[in-house]
Amino acid sequence: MAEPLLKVSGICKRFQGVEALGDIDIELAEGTIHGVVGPNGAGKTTLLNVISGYVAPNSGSVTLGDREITKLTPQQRVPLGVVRTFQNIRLFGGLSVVDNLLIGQHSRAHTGFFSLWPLRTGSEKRLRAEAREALELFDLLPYRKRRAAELPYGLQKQLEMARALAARPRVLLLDEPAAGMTTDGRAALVPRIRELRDRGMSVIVVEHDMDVIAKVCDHVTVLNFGRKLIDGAPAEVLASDEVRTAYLGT
Ligand SMILES: Nc1ncnc2c1ncn2[C@@H]1O[C@H](COP(=O)(O)OP(=O)(O)OP(=O)(O)O)[C@@H](O)[C@H]1O
Repeated sequence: MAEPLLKVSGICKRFQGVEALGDIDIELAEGTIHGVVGPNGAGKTTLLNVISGYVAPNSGSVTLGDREITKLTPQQRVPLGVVRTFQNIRLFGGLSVVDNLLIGQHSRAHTGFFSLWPLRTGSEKRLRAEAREALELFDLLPYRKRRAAELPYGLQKQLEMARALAARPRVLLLDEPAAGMTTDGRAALVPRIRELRDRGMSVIVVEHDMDVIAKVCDHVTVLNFGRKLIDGAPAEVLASDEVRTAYLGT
């Protein structure tokens, strides 16, 4: 089997005596979508925080390709291709939709934000073209000049994903992309996440909506009380007795 693109090995994280993660191993194969599910407090967001660098683990390692990134800051991980969205949207509300995207690209390109204007060079034009492509994928082109804060919640979530996409990640981490979305928004999410994979991205998605998980994921890991309960193909994992017990207590 090919080496995984991202490898999480033996991660432990405690918060004041609470074991949020205990000895977690996860392997993300290149070009796949890996779901992480589990009841509230299972450790899912902490895992994304460890992979993206917002939380330092007590032990264990995170490796991207052949490079260990465990001790890098989030800002150092973005140019390497590890990009995330947040459970609570983090946009620049006062800036336009398109400017939010250009900031996402800047975080990758390590250029000054305002150096993107005016469009002088080929690379600046390319960034604009990539931003447009991300807006198109998320149906945001008609809103490109609107202030991000004026968009309804569902579109703000789409903008967060478009911004992450514009940073051209190798590994995209999505924290509850369906939360707070309408039924239509959730339905639209499924082909969009697949499209990200089809464009060569590898995705880890934390999500409570099992329908979304079953439809998009190639592989699913279930966490419970900070431990890995089971992992495997979505159909078998979601139908397993362990998962029923963890969720329903039956
Ligand atoms: N910064 C923190 N300080 C203290 N405890 C924390 C902190 N972050 C997480 N925890 C605790 O770690 C455990 C795992 O939390 P985490 O948010 O990772 O779970 P989760 O699976 O993402 O939950 P949810 O589905 O509700 O978002 C919980 O007991 C939580 O209270």
